[in-house]
Amino acid sequence: MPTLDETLARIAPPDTAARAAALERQAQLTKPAGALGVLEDVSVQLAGIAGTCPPPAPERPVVAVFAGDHGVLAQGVSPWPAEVTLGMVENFRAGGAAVNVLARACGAEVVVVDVGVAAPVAADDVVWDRNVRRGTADLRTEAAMTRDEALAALQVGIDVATELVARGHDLLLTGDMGIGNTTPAACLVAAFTGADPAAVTGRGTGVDDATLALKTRVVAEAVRRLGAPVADPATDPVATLAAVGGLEHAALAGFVLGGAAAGVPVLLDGFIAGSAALVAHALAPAVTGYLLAGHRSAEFGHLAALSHLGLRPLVDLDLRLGEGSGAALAFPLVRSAALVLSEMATFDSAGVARKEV
Ligand SMILES: O=C(O)c1ccc[n+]([C@@H]2O[C@H](COP(=O)([O-])O)[C@@H](O)[C@H]2O)c1
Ligand SMILES: Cc1cc2nc[nH]c2cc1C
Repeated sequence: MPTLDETLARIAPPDTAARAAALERQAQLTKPAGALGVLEDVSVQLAGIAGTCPPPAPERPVVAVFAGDHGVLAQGVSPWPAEVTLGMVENFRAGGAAVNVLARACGAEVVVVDVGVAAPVAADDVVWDRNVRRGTADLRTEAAMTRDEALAALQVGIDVATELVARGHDLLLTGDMGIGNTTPAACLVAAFTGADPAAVTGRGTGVDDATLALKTRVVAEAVRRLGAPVADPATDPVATLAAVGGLEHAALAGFVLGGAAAGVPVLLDGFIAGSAALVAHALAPAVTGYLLAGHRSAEFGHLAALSHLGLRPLVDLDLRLGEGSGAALAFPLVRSAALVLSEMATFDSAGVARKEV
């Protein structure tokens, strides 16, 4: 498996000639220029990633759901108990969670990766045991994890992406499960975008006003603590990740990097995925060429992450679930974008008259 350094070195911007060819082809297709809107942009991006026009339409999508627990839950930042993380892992295994339904609907496989669940998890073909640590420490009072643990979790994500691409998957969808994980996600978004913690801390699974105020204070304190050891998150992204992130955030960052290094598009889910992508972007700015934002989460702060990354969400349905649900819903749009380039007739092939000039 490639190391982090090898992975970072392999991430090159997508192919400009294939992008240009896709733009040129879009102009020949039987529709007014730009009439397929964002779908056209996605098709151009897929051509650049594939290095060929038209790009192959993705046929074998897979959602990797990274699961972890969070010491900061002790602060009362979520109304749900940590056991729900393990309970949902079992639900994913049994095929009964929302992401299982949405993945079946779009023909995607689901794998679940225990990178940081607090309780032991049985491993099988669906649930992979890559546990680095049984939950993070409380990021309000100390670093969430050590640098070595953050690096190990990043490597888990790289390994999972590499393995799934080796198995023939041609589109990687991000998923996450971790009670409390919107708190580290808000910390990462605040740290990497410079946004005010109050502007990026949201209600997660649905906290009340008092809990939101507490959660915002926790995020603000954790981000303030970053000041001394890591003045600029962009100069040492791994230190920032270790201080205020989560194990699934770290693995997701590695997953994104691993997909990009393998030349495969990565379809991001919501707020947790966006926060992890900020870490990946700080490590390898060219990674954004491989990223598609599946949806805009209702979680406050997701847009700050997406605008920092220059990504436009494909779907906006007020979802705030995580698991990969928004990415799975967006998959048919991504596939359709590729098919448009390969299957639509051109004005010449269909004999349709062009616009008069
Ligand atoms: O990814 C999102 O956009 C998202 C927004 C809100 C909640 N979640 C999910 O809800 C859980 C975290 O919420 P919380 O309130 O416990 O921090 C975790 O399992 C996430 O997958 C996910
Ligand atoms: C039930 C439940 C399911 C979830 N899926 C993702 N995050 C979740 C949080 C809860 C609480």
